[in-house]
Amino acid sequence: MSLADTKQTARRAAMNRRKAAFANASGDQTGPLRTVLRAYAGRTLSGYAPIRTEIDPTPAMAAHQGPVALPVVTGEGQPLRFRAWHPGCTMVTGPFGAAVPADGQWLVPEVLIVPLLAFDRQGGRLGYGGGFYDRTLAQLRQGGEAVAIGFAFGAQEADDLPLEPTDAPLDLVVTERRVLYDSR
Ligand SMILES: Nc1nc2c(c(=O)[nH]1)N(C=O)[C@@H](CNc1ccc(C(=O)N[C@@H](CCC(=O)O)C(=O)O)cc1)CN2
Ligand SMILES: Nc1ncnc2c1ncn2[C@@H]1O[C@H](COP(=O)(O)OP(=O)(O)OP(=O)(O)O)[C@@H](O)[C@H]1O
Repeated sequence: MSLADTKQTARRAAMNRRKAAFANASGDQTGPLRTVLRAYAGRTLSGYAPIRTEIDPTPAMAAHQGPVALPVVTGEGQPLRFRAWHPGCTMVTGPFGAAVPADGQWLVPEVLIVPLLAFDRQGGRLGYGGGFYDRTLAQLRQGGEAVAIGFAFGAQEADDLPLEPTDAPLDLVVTERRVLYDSR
């Protein structure tokens, strides 16, 4: 099997585990994430508007002391851009179905809450296959520091993730229960 096929198989398995975890979850899942983010008060934070069965980071975004932004896809093969967000701001549906702010300032995040399908305890991450976060983290890290916090249900852990050199590593992995990986 090619690496691309192996990744697809891993994505499908992770999607099913995430779906089950989502169905069993209720209420605010961001306790440990908020604890981590307190160290970054004043820094520009990127979150995400959850789609399908992604764990919801919104309460942590709303609690953040400092600018918050959401990712915007500007084109295939392009890094993400980030638009200022605040609770209740006007949103539109972006490409791939995630909500994005209708207007507002473009920001460069210093800390990112990164959505994912599967993670490992070494900071490995499997996304949807667009390479958006890989490109974005590579670009941000070229320009300085960017802290990538993978946020997921514990059930999304995998211990044999198919990874390639362009897969940008996570600096931390945080679940609904605890910090599972921290390279800082
Ligand atoms: N909430 C959220 N917002 C996000 C992302 C994300 O993963 N989650 N993105 C992260 O990049 C960007 C949007 N990119 C996306 C790229 C593909 C798909 C997607 O749904 N892909 C299909 C095909 C996947 C496959 O066949 O492997 C799918 O999952 O059905 C979703 C978002 C920016 N915003
Ligand atoms: N820094 C980069 N520069 C150019 N191409 C890249 C870069 N990172 C990833 N890619 C390409 O993007 C494509 C998708 O990558 P991959 O399968 O790793 O996506 P993913 O990590 O699952 O998705 P995402 O990051 O959007 O959640 C691959 O063809 C990969 O080579």
